[in-house]
Amino acid sequence: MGIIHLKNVQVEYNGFNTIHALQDVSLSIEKGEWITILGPSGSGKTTLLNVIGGMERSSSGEVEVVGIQLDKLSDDSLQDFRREKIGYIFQHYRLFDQFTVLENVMLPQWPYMSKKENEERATAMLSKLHMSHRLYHLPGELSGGEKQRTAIARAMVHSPEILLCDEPTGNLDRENRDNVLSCLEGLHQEGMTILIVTHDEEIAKYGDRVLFLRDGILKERVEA
Ligand SMILES: Nc1ncnc2c1ncn2[C@@H]1O[C@H](COP(=O)(O)OP(=O)(O)OP(=O)(O)O)[C@@H](O)[C@H]1O
Repeated sequence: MGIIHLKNVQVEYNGFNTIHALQDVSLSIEKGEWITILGPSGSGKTTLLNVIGGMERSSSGEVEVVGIQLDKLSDDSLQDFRREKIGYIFQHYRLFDQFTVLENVMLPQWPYMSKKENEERATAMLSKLHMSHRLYHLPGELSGGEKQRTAIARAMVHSPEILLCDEPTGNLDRENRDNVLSCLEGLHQEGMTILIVTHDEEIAKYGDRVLFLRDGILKERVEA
């Protein structure tokens, strides 16, 4: 059984019309794999990441991540799962503008780690991502690539089991994009399991396996 295992997962949003954001999605990902899921806007990419990361519950089907059946967890346990096991990076970085790079990376672990350990880990992770020269800068003073590397450091500082990336290079020019992808490659070589969702076909060149999402349906290839 893989580190991520989905069986017949459905997500429906019931509003004026029922939207089937994920339809009968089954997926197995091994520990240490880098999977890229390509899909156009509205195809269900964020929904899929949110279900795997415990940010959202499926309407039906089985979701098992790092051996934990997420459908069976209480809200509190789901929150603990998310905090301990998952690293998540967003397209728009979501950094706090009033805090330095180092503080941004330390913030999520503030209540759960001693200040000393938190600072040591954050500094080490930022150094690994070639951000040592920017520890005391504010996000407004960074390039897009540096912002995303800060966000990666924040997602990795608690040593998650899986790194989930939602359009991680969406706002970046080629140079910054290659730079962020090579940071992800470094983490992958160390054994990190990485799942990227994107509409950017260039990213499919990286990683071990590409899957395609269309209208909430996951496929191994797309018909021409
Ligand atoms: N909370 C919600 N309530 C109702 N509908 C939703 C909700 N979240 C997402 N949807 C709908 O579900 C579908 C899938 O959305 P999702 O955000 O997963 O797509 P996406 O592929 O990530 O899109 P994008 O690339 O534009 O971010 C869309 O039709 C969207 O409008």
